Amino acid sequence: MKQVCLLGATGSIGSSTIGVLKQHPERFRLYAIAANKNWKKMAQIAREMNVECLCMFDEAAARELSKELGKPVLSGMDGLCELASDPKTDIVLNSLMGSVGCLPTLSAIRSSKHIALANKETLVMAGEVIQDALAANPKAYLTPVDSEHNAIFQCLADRPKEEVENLQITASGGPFREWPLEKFKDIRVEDALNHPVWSMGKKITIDSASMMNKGLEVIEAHFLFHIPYEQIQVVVHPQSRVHSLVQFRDGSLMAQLGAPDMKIPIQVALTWPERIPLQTERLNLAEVGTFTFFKPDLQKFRCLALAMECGKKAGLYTAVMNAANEVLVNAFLEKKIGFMDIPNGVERIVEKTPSVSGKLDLNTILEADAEARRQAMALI
Ligand SMILES: NC(=O)C1=CN([C@@H]2O[C@H](COP(=O)(O)OP(=O)(O)OC[C@H]3O[C@@H](n4cnc5c(N)ncnc54)[C@H](OP(=O)(O)O)[C@@H]3O)[C@@H](O)[C@H]2O)C=CC1
Ligand SMILES: CC(=O)[C@@H](O)[C@H](O)COP(=O)(O)O
Ligand SMILES: [Mn+2]
Repeated sequence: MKQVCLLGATGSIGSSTIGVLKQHPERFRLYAIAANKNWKKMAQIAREMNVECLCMFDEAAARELSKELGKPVLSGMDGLCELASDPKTDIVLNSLMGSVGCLPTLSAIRSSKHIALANKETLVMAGEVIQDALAANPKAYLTPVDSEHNAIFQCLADRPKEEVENLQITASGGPFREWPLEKFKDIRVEDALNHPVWSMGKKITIDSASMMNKGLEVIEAHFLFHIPYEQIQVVVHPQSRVHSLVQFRDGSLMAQLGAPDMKIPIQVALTWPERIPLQTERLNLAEVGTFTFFKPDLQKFRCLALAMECGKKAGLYTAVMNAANEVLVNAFLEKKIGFMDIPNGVERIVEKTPSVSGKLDLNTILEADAEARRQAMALI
């Protein structure tokens, strides 16, 4: 029986994960859960799944949950990291939203856990630090949950990277794929939250609309698979049934396809290299009929272009970009800024990225993240 710690239990990936765990009670037990403020949903999950350990990032919410359940509840970043390193946990599924996921990922790696990682911001912020921590803790094992990376992971199936010509990450193109750029200034929050295929949390849905999500995913792929940026491509595929592809040097192009349901990559990330039954929709190719593929429009989706540039520049660029984007997306969701203020603001802040030499350490990254947030707040 594997004991699972689910960080971000109240979110979209959190619910899908619980859906997977419920299908395999003989294999997995939900041992620990964490979220930010939603203590009522946490109480419901804790009772239904008989969860032992709990953490609320928000201290007031932790007190409420503790009162409700009559047991101790951890809080803050220390609490998240303590949960992620609990000796009784076998697998940490990190589906926290945003850069708050970074330190708990490190804590899980340093405690030699199996980490199923949905929180892409961890790698965008501190990809090198995570790579080094994995190298230094060979018993730690990371499997990607993000659908594209999980697809690539399945296609690679542990083949050496020398055999890979390129990675092809598919993108839905979001709700504005066919909108002319002139109309982008009129984009409302409701329009941007209307993803054509996936039902997800608000932050990633806005990132999909700006195509920053695809930019974050290019950086995520670079750090996960140790593949240079020059060998990572983005291809727009509005049907989102081909979840990504690997071009091998012998001419074979391997793809992973499936219904757009995160339960599939979540289960693969939990059970790899085993494949066990999963009750979920099956992809019917004759029903889909036509698959289409296009090049992304980098003039229209400047966030994607910016992210690819930041990835290539390396250093603190991706951490600064990620922090600025998080603040600006939140401000857009709160209707304090317009949609185009996201790429405009990110670009301005990224231009001021301090240069660094040598290996990045975590403190330098955390300082750059905090400074980028201050600069982004000043733009709102
Ligand atoms: N949704 C999807 O289909 C996919 C998501 N991902 C990635 O997975 C991650 C989660 O996405 P998603 O599930 O959509 O997001 P949601 O917004 O639906 O859920 C986010 C979760 O994180 C918690 N959380 C947010 N801030 C904090 C904090 N400061 N401290 C502790 N917990 C916090 C929330 O708690 P609370 O409810 O209390 O606020 C909630 O449990 C993101 O990194 C996203 O990019 C990747 C691929 C697909
Ligand atoms: C489900 C998933 O992995 C998301 O990251 C999804 O890919 C977002 O869709 P976009 O392709 O529109 O960014
Ligand atoms: Mn994805």
